[in-house]
Amino acid sequence: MIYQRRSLLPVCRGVFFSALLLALVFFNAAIAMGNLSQDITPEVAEITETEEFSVDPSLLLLINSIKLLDNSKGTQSIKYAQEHLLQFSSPKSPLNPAEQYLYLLAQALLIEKKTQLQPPTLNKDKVTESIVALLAEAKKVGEVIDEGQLSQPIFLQLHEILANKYAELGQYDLAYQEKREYLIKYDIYRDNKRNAMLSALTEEFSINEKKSLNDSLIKQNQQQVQRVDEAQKEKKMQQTRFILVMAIALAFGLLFFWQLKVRNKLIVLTKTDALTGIFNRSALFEHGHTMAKRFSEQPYDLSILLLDIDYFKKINDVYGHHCGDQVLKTIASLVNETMRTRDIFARLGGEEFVALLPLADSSKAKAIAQRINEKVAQYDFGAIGLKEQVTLSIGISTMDYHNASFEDALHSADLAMYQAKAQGRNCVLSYQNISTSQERRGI
Ligand SMILES: Nc1nc2c(ncn2[C@@H]2O[C@H](COP(=O)(O)OP(=O)(O)OP(=O)(O)O)[C@@H](O)[C@H]2O)c(=O)[nH]1
Repeated sequence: MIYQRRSLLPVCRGVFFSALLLALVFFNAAIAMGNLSQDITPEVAEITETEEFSVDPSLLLLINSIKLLDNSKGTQSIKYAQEHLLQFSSPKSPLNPAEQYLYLLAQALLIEKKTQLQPPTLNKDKVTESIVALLAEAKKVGEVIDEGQLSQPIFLQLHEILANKYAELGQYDLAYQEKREYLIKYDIYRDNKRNAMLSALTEEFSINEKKSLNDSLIKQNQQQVQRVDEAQKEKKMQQTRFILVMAIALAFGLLFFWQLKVRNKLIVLTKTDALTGIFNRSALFEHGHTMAKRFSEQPYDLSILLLDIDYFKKINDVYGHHCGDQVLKTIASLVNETMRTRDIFARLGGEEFVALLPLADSSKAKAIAQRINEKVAQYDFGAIGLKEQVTLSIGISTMDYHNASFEDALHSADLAMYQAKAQGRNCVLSYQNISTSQERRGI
């Protein structure tokens, strides 16, 4: 068995190398036909054109030189490239690895292009070898260059040229390696490019998304501002309406109160004696009837005074009606001062006054009447030009079951007043103190 395995080993090795050789032959044939270079070159050229380099000026000059050589169709562009490259033959400062790499690549391309224009009659392989030497040196320099930079098409073409040159020299395994290296690096470049494009697209998408979000936010904001404006306008209108309604309500309220005031004033006027300002006859009878009714419902002390000015006609005659009016006013005021808040004091007519005294029995009423009499009798009317004293005759009546109507009670007070006049005036007389035979007149 061991013998058999040992005998199979050289056979397998032979098959493997044969297969490798076959592959190399096919690969070489493909390179020779220019199929692979045709497939890849346009793509590389395209990428090279769109590539953006953030490089220093000398590196850019080298790149331009290489591009000039890559695209050269005549001697002119080769001449330009050559002139550019002359600047790097004796540089002021030492070249960095990337510059060295491109400089060597450009030198190789220059020889290549020159050879293409003027093919050498002898030693073609020597020229190819010199190109290979330059590119091999560049490749060595490239060992310290970043992989990402080396995978850029402008750097990458070194492998392709080198593969072609090795193939021209019949070194197919080296050509194959270069081509492989080229493809591996090109894959890296393509992946990097794709990732960069992808991230650019993602960024653009996110920018667009943010823009549209921003637009919609601006729109929302505008709508909100509009809504706030409308709400403020509506609020202002509501305020205006409210103010208007309030103003109208206030006007109506004022009108209502004014009318009420006028009405009350009118009511007061209809109940007031125009000359003296105290209750008039109508108000007197109204209050009298109310008090009498209350008395009939639940009897209580209620007295009536009837006051008459003595010899008033004489005052009018001697001092005139104006003076008479002043006397009437003064007496009304003097008597009103002595009234309690619950009492009613009114002018019955002419020079006659009536006082309704609730919660005053006959003796209390008499005391009030005498106080009034004394007050008026002692008053000095000199201020209104009257030299004589003015006196009153007062009749008193107190309500009882026989004398239950206001008219009856007033009549009784009138009878008593008349008797007071008869007894010489300036005195107070109660109805109880006069005999019925003395009654003579009705009201
Ligand atoms: N100035 C004035 N006089 C009035 C008013 N009302 C009535 N008189 C007068 O009062 C007088 C009343 O006179 P009489 O009824 O005779 O009574 P008297 O002169 O007071 O006599 P005795 O009552 O008997 O003391 C009349 O001359 C009326 O013209 C008034 O409002 N103003």
